[in-house]
Amino acid sequence: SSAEPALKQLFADDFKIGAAVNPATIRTQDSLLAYQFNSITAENEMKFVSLHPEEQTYTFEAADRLVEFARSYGMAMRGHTLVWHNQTSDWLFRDGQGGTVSKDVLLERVREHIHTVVGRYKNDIYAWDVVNEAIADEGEALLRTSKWTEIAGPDLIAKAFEYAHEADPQALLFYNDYNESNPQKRDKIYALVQSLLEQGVPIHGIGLQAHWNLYDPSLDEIRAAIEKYASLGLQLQLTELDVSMFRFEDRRTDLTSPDPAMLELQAERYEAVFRLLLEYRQIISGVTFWGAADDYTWLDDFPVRGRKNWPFLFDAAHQPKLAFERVAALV
Ligand SMILES: Oc1ccccc1CN[C@@H]1C=C[C@@H](O)[C@H](O)[C@H]1O
Repeated sequence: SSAEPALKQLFADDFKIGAAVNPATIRTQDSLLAYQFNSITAENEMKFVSLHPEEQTYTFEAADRLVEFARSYGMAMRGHTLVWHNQTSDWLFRDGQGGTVSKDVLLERVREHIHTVVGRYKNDIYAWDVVNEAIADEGEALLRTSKWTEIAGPDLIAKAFEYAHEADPQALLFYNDYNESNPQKRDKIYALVQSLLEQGVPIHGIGLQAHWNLYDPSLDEIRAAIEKYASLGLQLQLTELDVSMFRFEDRRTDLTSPDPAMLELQAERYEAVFRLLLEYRQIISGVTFWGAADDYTWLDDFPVRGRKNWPFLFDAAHQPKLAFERVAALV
């Protein structure tokens, strides 16, 4: 509604305020998106499998609709994502004889994908999540094992950034990951990005997905992660912010609406997080939520399918929650 201030105005001197959208939510959330946000990210429509289902087939219609939505409102747009172990087409890793493709062929295919996609949107998309979630969560290994790394090895990551830079020298290129404030994973992400910088790879930022909850990560862990990544001299963005009402391990399914204590805790959490983000406003260039309002969140199906969640600043009727009031009062 036009009563309360808009996030994009409150933080106009600090960082872009974004939301992940899809073809349904640009309809159902249209006026909230237009009023509150100045950046969008396609929730699924620019992932490899969505754009490039067969080697000779690109399907751009849905992505184009989201690009048009951003353009119509003068919003910036982030590209998500070029290289990821999830939601990637199976054909990419297959040779013609039912076996596994060679490293050289895989690199040529991914180069062609990146040039086609980044080239198509070079006037619409200012930043890309070039590589998403390549770091291993557990154990000593730096990189998670995936078809990508099995076939092409670790230098696939540097290649992906080089291909994206060839395709659009103006685009800001990000490495993006989750659990980014966990100390062990933080240090691995740092090591990967440091090595890319040492190789002269064109990388401009680190995306902290920021899939957080009422309880963790702690503010100290978030601050330590921002400090550590900032020491590399790159810009940072929160790329998929939501504050789940449940810890990751909590699989309860008994709630049909958030209880008042949860909403108060969430308001305190968002206030503390945004106070911290404002402290690092020189380094943080964008804060994107992975959705916009509680009527739709990917958390309604993750980690528990069909379990409602209420992770945003706006409720299911797109009205500001207590958390919004606390954040708005910071500036
Ligand atoms: O928080 C997680 C826990 C385990 C795996 C992945 C993630 C986050 N993974 C994100 C979530 C939703 C997808 O739409 C995004 O593309 C992906 O980057």
